[in-house]
Amino acid sequence: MGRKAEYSEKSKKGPGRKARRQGPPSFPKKSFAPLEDVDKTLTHRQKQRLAKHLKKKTELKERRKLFKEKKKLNKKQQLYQTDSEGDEKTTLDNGHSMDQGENETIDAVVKQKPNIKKTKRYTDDNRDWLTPKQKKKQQDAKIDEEEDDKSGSENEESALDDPVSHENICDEIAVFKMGKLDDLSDEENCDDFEKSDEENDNPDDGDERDDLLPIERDCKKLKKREAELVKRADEELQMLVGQQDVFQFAEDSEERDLTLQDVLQRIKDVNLVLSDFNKYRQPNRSRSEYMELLKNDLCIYYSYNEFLMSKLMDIFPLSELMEYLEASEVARPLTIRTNTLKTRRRDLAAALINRGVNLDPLGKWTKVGLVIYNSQIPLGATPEYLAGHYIIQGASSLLSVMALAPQEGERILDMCSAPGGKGSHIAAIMKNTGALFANDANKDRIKAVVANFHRLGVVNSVISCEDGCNFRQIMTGFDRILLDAPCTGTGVVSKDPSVKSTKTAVDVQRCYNLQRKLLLSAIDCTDAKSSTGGYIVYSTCSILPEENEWVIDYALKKRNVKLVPTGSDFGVEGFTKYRQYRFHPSLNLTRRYYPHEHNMDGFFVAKLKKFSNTIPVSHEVEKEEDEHQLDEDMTITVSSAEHEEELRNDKVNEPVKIGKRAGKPNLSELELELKKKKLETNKTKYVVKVFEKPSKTKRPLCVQNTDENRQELDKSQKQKEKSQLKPKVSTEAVELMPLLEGKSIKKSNKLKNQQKSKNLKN
Ligand SMILES: C[S@@+](CC[C@H](N)C(=O)[O-])C[C@H]1O[C@@H](n2cnc3c(N)ncnc32)[C@H](O)[C@@H]1O
Repeated sequence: MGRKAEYSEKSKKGPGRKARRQGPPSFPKKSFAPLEDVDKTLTHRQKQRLAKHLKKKTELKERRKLFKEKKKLNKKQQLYQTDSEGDEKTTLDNGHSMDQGENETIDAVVKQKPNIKKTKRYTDDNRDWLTPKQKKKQQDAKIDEEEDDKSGSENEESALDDPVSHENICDEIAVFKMGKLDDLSDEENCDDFEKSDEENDNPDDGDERDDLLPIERDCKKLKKREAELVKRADEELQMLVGQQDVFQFAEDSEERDLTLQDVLQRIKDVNLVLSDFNKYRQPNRSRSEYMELLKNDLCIYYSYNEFLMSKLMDIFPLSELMEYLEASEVARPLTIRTNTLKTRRRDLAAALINRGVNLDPLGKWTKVGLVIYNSQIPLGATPEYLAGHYIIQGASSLLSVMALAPQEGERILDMCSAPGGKGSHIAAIMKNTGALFANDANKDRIKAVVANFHRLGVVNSVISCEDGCNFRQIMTGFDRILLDAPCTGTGVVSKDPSVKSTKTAVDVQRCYNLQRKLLLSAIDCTDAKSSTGGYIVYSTCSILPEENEWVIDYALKKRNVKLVPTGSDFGVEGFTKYRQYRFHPSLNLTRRYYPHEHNMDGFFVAKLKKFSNTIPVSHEVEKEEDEHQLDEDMTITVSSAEHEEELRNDKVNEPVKIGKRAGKPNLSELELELKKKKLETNKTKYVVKVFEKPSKTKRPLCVQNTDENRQELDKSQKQKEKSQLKPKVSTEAVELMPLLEGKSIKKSNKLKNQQKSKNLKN
């Protein structure tokens, strides 16, 4: 179609006007012309300086030449030494061979340079010449000293003039200034190590060494030196420890005048003893005595109560425990989360930097976190904060939402939502689509959820204030559920130091019960058939296994769920073994985060996948019992004083009972007595009962594993078994029993009421 253009014949165009070569510039005035052709009229002083400069230049050249020649000569001498002595070429006076040419150069050097001493060759008279370099150096130094004494200040001047000696001085200065770097190439200093290198090195290493670059060789040398130094330091430490007095238990009188410094020293000492117990122990003292002492000291020094400290000692090995305790004394870095519903992290960072905030991205694992190093303005009052561009949130808080991995358009429940940090993160990932149900049982705290959601622009949420344990009766069929459970907060002691001294076994037990109930409820609310989800994420800011692995292990037994990876590529695996207990092996898929390892609050995350909506049949009967049990456990955590008060009120005021409680009979004194007794027994029972054995273990739980305790518990167990075989209950108690036991109460109420009405009639 059409004509074809023929480009090949096109003639080449010549250079354009601008590309043509131009001639040299012509200067209209003489003053602009280059100075080359102009006769320089130098002043007398300038001429003198020029002459001096030229003279120096030539001198320097000559000296350099001389130095090079000398170097060459030295090299050849070294080569010559390694060669066989029988090689005869030109023999010098001292019997060593050398080329004629070289001889001449030596002579030339010697003639030209009177300062350089004529090198003595090896004879039997001067065999010290071959002594190790160190000795040689010392000898040289001696000779130098003597010569220095003789020549005094004259030599100093000549040394400065002499390029060789000048360079030597420069070298020495360099050695002084940069000890470490120069050590690398300072062969004399390396002698010892080189020797050991040679001894240790395989013969094959020779080839490898040849292949290495000088810097690599130096690096290798340095590493070996370091290893050697560490070894020596260890040996020295061992020696010192050996010489030092081994720690002895203090007398009572000494105990009273202890300062905090003494306590710290004792902690260190006891740690040392425990690190090699057989070596450093006092023969009459057992390990448990040392452990007890250490626990008490740690409690004093770090202000923990004994209960929590013994829990921590169960979780961490000693060296790690010290790191954990130290890290927990320091506040974690302040972190914020970008609200991607309103801005991007880059823009937020730029805006905050403009306001004088010093920040950085939190880590590679998050795209929304920023860590704040320092800020000239309060971060809770910046225009960006008020506009909802970010929320102040701990780094660990991001982990549970990331594990949940919410999807757009899903139906998600945040069961314990207040104050809404994680909930708003979920909404942001969902991009305000689908439906987010944010629930919390605490009326006051729920206000914070409302406020935060408003500020952050969350619009896909329904906020409710219900007990999470009953949520399955309100709504089910969620694609995903986050259960950030209420806990003792043992992972956030740096934020709330009161945790260290206030948390007790009762608190742990209360949390454990609630957590189990909430988790079962969360599982029941999840739809196993969800096309996108069917996941439950359980998290706490506690590091106690009772609130974490124990709870998950319980859920694995009670519902059709399995553990799946959380998706986090860091964090420590959850426990599958803890003291004498064994958990489901898949608990290694859960993740623990520690302040001393991850520089964030102590945290636990587990992700469960629900694979069936049915509740296991074998567990159906147990379920009711179980929940009844959990309810009972919950009640006994109320203090006995409160109960006594309650009982008294029951008796005196006899309040009108409504709802479930209506129709409950009034209690006689005997009944009260019995109830009290039951409460008492329950009080001791909970410890054993609640932390039920996760697997086939016979030891009682949550009781100090001492011999005394074991014996006592064995006894009580035997008694229990006996009493089960032959129940010894008084007749009154038999009568009253139905009153105090669950379902039969109704029947007994009827009987009682009938009796009452009879009495009234009479
Ligand atoms: C660890 S906080 C949750 C923090 C929240 N997920 C966040 O990131 O902002 C635990 C919450 O559980 C709530 N809670 C306690 N018992 C509850 C229950 N039975 N049902 C629902 N929420 C409960 C507490 O009020 C508390 O706000």
